[in-house]
Amino acid sequence: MDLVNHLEGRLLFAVPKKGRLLQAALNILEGADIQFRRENRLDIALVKNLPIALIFLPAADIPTFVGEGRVDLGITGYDQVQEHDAGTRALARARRMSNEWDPSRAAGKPQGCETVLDLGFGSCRLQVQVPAKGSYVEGKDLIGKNIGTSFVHLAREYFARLELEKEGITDPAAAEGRKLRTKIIELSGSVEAACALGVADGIVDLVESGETMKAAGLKAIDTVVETSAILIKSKAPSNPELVELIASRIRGVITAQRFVLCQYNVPRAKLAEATAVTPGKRAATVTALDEEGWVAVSAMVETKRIAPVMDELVKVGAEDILVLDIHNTRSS
Ligand SMILES: Nc1ncnc2c1ncn2[C@@H]1O[C@H](COP(=O)(O)OP(=O)(O)OP(=O)(O)O)[C@@H](O)[C@H]1O
Ligand SMILES: O=P(O)(O)OC[C@H]1O[C@H](OP(=O)(O)OP(=O)(O)O)[C@H](O)[C@@H]1O
Repeated sequence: MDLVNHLEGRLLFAVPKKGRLLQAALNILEGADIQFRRENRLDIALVKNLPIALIFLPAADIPTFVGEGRVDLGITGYDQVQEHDAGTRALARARRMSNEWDPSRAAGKPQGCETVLDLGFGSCRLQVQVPAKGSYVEGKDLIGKNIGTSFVHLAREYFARLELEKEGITDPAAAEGRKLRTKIIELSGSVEAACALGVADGIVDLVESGETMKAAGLKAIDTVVETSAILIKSKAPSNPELVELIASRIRGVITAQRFVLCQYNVPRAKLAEATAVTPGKRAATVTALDEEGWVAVSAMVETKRIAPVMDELVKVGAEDILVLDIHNTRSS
């Protein structure tokens, strides 16, 4: 089937085609009941139960497709959106410098993407890293040096800011035309090897566990961006109601993943103490028990806090404590 000719009337939703965000993104789609079958090697999949087509793209390209309004929704890293936006600013600056016409200012579809919600996975930091045994201790020590990175626009903005600070330049007009002294070297992967191989004095790269950086003999000296996966939408989506429906479903999946349902019985005399431990999202649900003087409580608790919460409940005198996974949820 020629899928490209079946996109008419469908909301286009970009999903990372590989890498760290792929599996978690697919889990979100499944939780939101977005049903599809992706044919081998095809980057487009039609959703069976909704007028949506999924477009599988590199995470780094998704902000471009969504920002230009070619695709309505996307899942990617906040770092990728920031890098794309920094690239757009650089292009606009270059055009201003050469007095060239800037198409993004032309009337028509509004450009750029908007963050709909944080998806709560893919958390890491874009950091400035240097040899652990070297003499660099802060970002400005790298001014004028060679920097290896895949995030060239963010790295340029970071060092441009440091250079302006160092030189005491505050006039925006003087800043605009200034040439960067620091040399930004674009690398597409294995950036951590650049220092050891003499290509760079420092790097700007993502750090999650810190294992890669440690193994490469590097240490972080500054953070450029804290990132996690986000849902983004175009500023002019083709079907805003469907965008809102999908966002609401995904919000429900995320909330369900973040919380568990905690149920327990507690003497009525201890109810206030117990609900102080489990106040719930809005309020705890309290129901009478057949047994005189006891009540049953159920409340949503953040998954990462559940162990200490259970410890506290036992201390308060709660009994029969149960913790249940939440499959899905919908709330405002
Ligand atoms: N440890 C990590 N390293 C890199 N990216 C991470 C990490 N953890 C989460 N991410 C997120 O995943 C996004 C995509 O990174 P990933 O390297 O998996 O993409 P990719 O499409 O396979 O790119 P590449 O081919 O350049 O490696 C990052 O921009 C970031 O938001
Ligand atoms: O802090 P950590 O948990 O060790 O993760 C960070 C590493 O993971 C990423 O590389 P990736 O494995 O995606 O390969 P790449 O270097 O080819 O981009 C990133 O660029 C770091 O090198």
